[in-house]
Amino acid sequence: MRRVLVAGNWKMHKVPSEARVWFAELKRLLPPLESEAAVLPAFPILPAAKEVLSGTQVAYGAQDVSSHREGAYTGEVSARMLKDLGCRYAIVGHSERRRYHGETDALVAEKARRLLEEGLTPILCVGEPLEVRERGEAVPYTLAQLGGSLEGVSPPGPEDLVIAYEPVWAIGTGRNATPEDAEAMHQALRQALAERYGEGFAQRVRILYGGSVNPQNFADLLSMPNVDGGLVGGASLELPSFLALLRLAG
Ligand SMILES: O=C[C@H](O)COP(=O)(O)O
Repeated sequence: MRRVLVAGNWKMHKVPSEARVWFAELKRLLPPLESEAAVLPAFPILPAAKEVLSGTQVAYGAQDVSSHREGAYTGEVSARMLKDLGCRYAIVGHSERRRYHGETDALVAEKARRLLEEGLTPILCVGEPLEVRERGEAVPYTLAQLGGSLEGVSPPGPEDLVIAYEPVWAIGTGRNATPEDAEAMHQALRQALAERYGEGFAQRVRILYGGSVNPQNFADLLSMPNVDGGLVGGASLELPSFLALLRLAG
């Protein structure tokens, strides 16, 4: 019912020439997939993604987008530019953007709206820092973040939005959430989505888990009924581990 998505967030790794070789190798080695694969490289790599991955089973997208549509906004990249480059997805609200660039829920919602206006699918990230989990407040904290980040966001259908639960303490640490903790959070997120968009929508929207996903832990995470794939950082950079994740996703 919900097609598993394995999305590789490359963050600020690889240069365009390295990425071009990687994409060509991926194309050569890609097994037939029932799940969906996507790569999310840095902006300067997107033209290479378009050139090599267009027409393949592998979607691609960006890690961020401007909240502005067009104009005198030095350094910004618009949703329309991403659309022109053939992107299907863009991440919004990654914890690294929230933390290092002061992005608020309101700004994240604005960015999600810009993407939807251009027919792109936001991969909207939420998740709690360690001290919040230790206080036992992970669920209300993350649900509040979800609510604020979806303010005024009206996806036409459930395929037009992806949520990623990424506990901050699990990102790049080698310490992933247990499948049970991830499942409990995903259930709570789906319930909140049902309240906002209706039960039918919530049952079809994909909720990814992110945070130290690797080929050793992915199958257990995926076995949870409400975990619909992974937003993968480190383990998406090397082709063998990305391919291993795709094989586990089926
Ligand atoms: O967007 C991806 C996440 O931040 C996870 O990164 P990681 O797999 O390196 O922990």
